[in-house]
Amino acid sequence: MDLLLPRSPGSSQMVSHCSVIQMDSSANSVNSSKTSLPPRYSFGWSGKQSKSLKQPLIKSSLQLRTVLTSKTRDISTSSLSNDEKIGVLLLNLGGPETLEDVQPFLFNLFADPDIIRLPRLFRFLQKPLAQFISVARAPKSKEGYAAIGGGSPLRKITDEQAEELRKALCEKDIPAKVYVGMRYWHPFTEEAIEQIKKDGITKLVVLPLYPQFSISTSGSSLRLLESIFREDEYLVNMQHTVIPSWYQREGYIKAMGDLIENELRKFEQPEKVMIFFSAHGVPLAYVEEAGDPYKAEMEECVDLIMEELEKRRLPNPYTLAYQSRVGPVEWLKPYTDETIVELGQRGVESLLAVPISFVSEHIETLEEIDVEYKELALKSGIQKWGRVPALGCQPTFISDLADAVIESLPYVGAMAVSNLEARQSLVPLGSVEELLAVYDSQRRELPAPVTVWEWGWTKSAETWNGRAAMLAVVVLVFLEVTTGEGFLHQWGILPISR
Ligand SMILES: C=CC1=C(C)c2cc3[nH]c(cc4nc(cc5[nH]c(cc1n2)c(C)c5CCC(=O)O)C(CCC(=O)O)=C4C)c(C)c3C=C
Ligand SMILES: [Fe+2]
Repeated sequence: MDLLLPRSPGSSQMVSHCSVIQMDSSANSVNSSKTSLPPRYSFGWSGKQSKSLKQPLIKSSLQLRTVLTSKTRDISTSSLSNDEKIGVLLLNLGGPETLEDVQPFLFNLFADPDIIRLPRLFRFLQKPLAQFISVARAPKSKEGYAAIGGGSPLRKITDEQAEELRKALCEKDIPAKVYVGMRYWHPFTEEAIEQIKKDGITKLVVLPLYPQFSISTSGSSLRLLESIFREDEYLVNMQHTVIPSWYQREGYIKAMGDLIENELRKFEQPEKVMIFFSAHGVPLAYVEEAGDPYKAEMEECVDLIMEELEKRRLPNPYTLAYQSRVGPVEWLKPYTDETIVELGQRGVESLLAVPISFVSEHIETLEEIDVEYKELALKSGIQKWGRVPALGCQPTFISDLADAVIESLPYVGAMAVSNLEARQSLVPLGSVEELLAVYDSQRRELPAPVTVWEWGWTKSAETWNGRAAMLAVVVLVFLEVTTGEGFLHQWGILPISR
């Protein structure tokens, strides 16, 4: 994809079922020159800065917000003409709709190199390994999905969010079509893109439905989108912009504050409740070696929510932990299960769990938190347990997403990085290609966890033994998959082909 420059402006009128918008080209102050990415953006990338460095930047962004919202509204409408059609593409993970979908869904997930990161030399083993892990994990995952009604609610909730977002945009005089593109299940991103092309969308805002950026979520979806864009003539010429993360937006923080306050009020003594933020984990190496900004963004997000609660005179104690780890490597700590046990031992009596990485109910809220962690908490001595619902279609949240889209419109097709407003915008912006370019330039290949060999029962020995074992498993699985014979077939793990 090339850098897409703004179209030459012209005064025009756009008619839709929502409203009629008058457009004044003179308001277009977008500077299209390409320099570097906005500081907010590269700042978020490093994932290694201290909190004290980050706070002032966020605060200044928040202060700027009112000015920006009114100004960007003028700019957004000014760059549209009557043949412009705005689309918003919501990116999400996707989930199996039936129990039969579970294994193929898991295959898609584990076949993603942003989820299972093999050294370059072993990339050809990605699919056999994904087949092996998905088959091995499917029974456990199926149990979870069976417990929440036989499938993931993600598609239904995301469709509802898309419809509410469309309505909110409409009410704010921005007629737009809103599409859902899932990474690992239907409707796949490719399906959404086909529809976008059929509908003749000319300006696209890409909005991952993850508040915080991670290589494994928004990063993976954007990488896929980039490859789709690169190969398609229509898409190469379609102007677009990306909102890579939006956890710092005032509306989102307020919406989270509302949900938490509501649940706190249900306790007999709300002031004594420990607020327990439970974020989805990622392997530690993503953050420490590959520069995933996820942990830094998560910590800032929690700080902002707590500031909001303090403003409401709810200065409760709080903690942040990471859940849902998969596989043998170390993930972000502290782990949710261990923290719950520790809090019980420390005499905490009331706990309010807040899922924080995701804006819909899903298997990890409905099963892992509501069933497994609740049971663990009660066993560990915690007497009162509550859980904040996921945002879903909460009106303040949806309205804020609509504002994020509107604020991003002036930058569709124009990075505007030298523009002061864009630099300090609450919504860090860029095109898919540019965002990934920065991401890749700062991301190093994951190094081997241990580089120097040590003799004895050491970490390096464990690592290399583990790798040798993994390689052996991969080779065996590869032979099984290609020949259709072997121990996995004999044990019934892989179906025998007839
Ligand atoms: C193995 C690596 C995984 C990483 C890294 C990871 C990151 C990550 N995931 C979410 C959000 C969700 N993940 C969901 C399901 C899910 N995720 C993994 C693995 C990794 N996730 C697996 C194996 C599964 C399947 C379920 C299971 O077997 O446990 C879902 C649920 C979708 C649903 O159907 O309801 C969500 C949501 C985030 C936010 C994240 C990193 C920040
Ligand atoms: Fe996950």
